[in-house]
Amino acid sequence: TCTPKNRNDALHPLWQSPLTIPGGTRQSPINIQWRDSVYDPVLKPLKISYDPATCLHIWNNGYSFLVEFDDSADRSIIVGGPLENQYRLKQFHFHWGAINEWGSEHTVDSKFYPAELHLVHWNAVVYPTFEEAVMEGDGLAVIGVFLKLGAHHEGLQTLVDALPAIKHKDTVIEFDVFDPSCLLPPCPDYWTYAGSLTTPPLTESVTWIIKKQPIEVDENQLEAFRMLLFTSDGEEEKRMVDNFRPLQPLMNRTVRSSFQ
Ligand SMILES: COc1cccc(CN2CCc3cc(OS(N)(=O)=O)c(OC)cc3C2)c1
Ligand SMILES: [Zn+2]
Repeated sequence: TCTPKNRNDALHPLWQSPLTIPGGTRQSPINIQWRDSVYDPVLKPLKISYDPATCLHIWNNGYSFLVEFDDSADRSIIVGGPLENQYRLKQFHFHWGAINEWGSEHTVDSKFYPAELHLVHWNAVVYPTFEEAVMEGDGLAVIGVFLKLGAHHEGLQTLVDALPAIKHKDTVIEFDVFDPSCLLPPCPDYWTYAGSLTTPPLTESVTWIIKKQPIEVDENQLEAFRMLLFTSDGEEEKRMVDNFRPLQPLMNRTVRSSFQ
């Protein structure tokens, strides 16, 4: 078997694209070493205001399932925290594992969670389109929320009930009212650092805001994620699991915390 001369040339099994960005200095995900994070008293509370009516549809893009929002106006936005501008919600999606031992993209003190929610926002104050914001250092802001095994999550169940209808890659269904705020933990504490998308185009355009407190979901809800397929209808079935990118080097970055 032809193995790459070094891991840098390895192709990611999921995307057949390079696993690393040549010259990347702020790649994601990373391990968050709690004791190395630096409390920054200048960090403001993150202000989140989502309009549930901006929800459009839920679809299986062959890598995760995404809930997309109407981002043609400032109706679902976040502001404050580490952000200079307000950012518009574009979509949210999850990453998860085949078993509960792993699945999150970020880790805290090298601990994996079974899944991780990403709410992707873009800087519509500075950039005309999401596509352009994806290419700029201050273009995106992604809120990361860890999922841990525990109690049934009422808000998540609405999403789980829709998954059988988008089992295959490139299937989509209408999803006209959903408030993603119900997926956020009550605790305001977060870590923040400068990073990248964890899926192609892997651009170094993301201000990451990782919530300290996980939300609890139950085993049936995690299993529902695992019955999705990477593959289209008619192809040999491949279960959609382990859709997370490997940890990336911290390099010359500091993770800041909003809490002491
Ligand atoms: C210029 O490249 C693009 C322009 C417009 C849309 C896209 C696709 N979009 C990019 C951001 C993104 C980011 C995603 O995950 S993540 N972990 O936030 O990097 C993702 O996970 C399923 C999907 C997408 C899809 C790429
Ligand atoms: Zn993601």
